[in-house]
Amino acid sequence: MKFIETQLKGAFLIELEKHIDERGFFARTFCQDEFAEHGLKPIIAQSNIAHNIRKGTIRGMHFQYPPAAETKLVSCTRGAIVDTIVDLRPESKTYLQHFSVELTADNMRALYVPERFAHGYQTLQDNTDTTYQMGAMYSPSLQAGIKYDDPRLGLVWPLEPSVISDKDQAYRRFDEIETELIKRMSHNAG
Ligand SMILES: Cc1cn([C@H]2C[C@H](O)[C@@H](COP(=O)(O)OP(=O)(O)O[C@H]3O[C@@H](C)C(=O)[C@@H](O)[C@H]3O)O2)c(=O)[nH]c1=O
Repeated sequence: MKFIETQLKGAFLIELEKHIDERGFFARTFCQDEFAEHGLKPIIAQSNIAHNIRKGTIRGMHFQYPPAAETKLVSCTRGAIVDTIVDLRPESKTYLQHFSVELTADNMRALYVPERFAHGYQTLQDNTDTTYQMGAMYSPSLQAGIKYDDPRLGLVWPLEPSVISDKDQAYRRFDEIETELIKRMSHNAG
């Protein structure tokens, strides 16, 4: 695996190192030791798949508050997405900055999302599947989100949004939750 750190400290783009032969290739997609060596949390508590019927679908921007703050290792196994993360660590030099990358079934790249980041994506094709491994358990009572088009985040979505869940549409503006978020996301919270 090739670990490429993004401009958001601790968030990594992971590329495959392919062992190619006449059958095709073999590549590792997760390794406890390599993750730990690069400072990534080497734990998979849950692994999930999401199927998206329509191009333009947006899911996000989601996170869990401590003590259920979760890492995510996101990849796209069918179709293509633009994956986006936002740094919500109040003590971070890049607080509120975002990073976006295209993950596709063809490029097989994965994005490692640290704890205390918001995460979301938009599908670029019909019938797109994402799979992601979480470093902590799903915790509905600590799950929260920010509206995908909140001006404070300044996210640019490549396509006109086509499908968004009622839950994601209903998330409050960042300005309304920032005080609470800073308190609950501070390094020693939880
Ligand atoms: C995320 C999740 C959902 N669910 C259930 C709750 C609900 O009935 C149904 C759909 O849930 P949601 O609408 O929250 O699914 P979705 O909008 O796909 O949520 C996901 O979005 C992306 C962007 C992420 O970053 C993920 O961590 C996760 O928050 O699945 C679980 O049982 N376990 C889980 O881990």
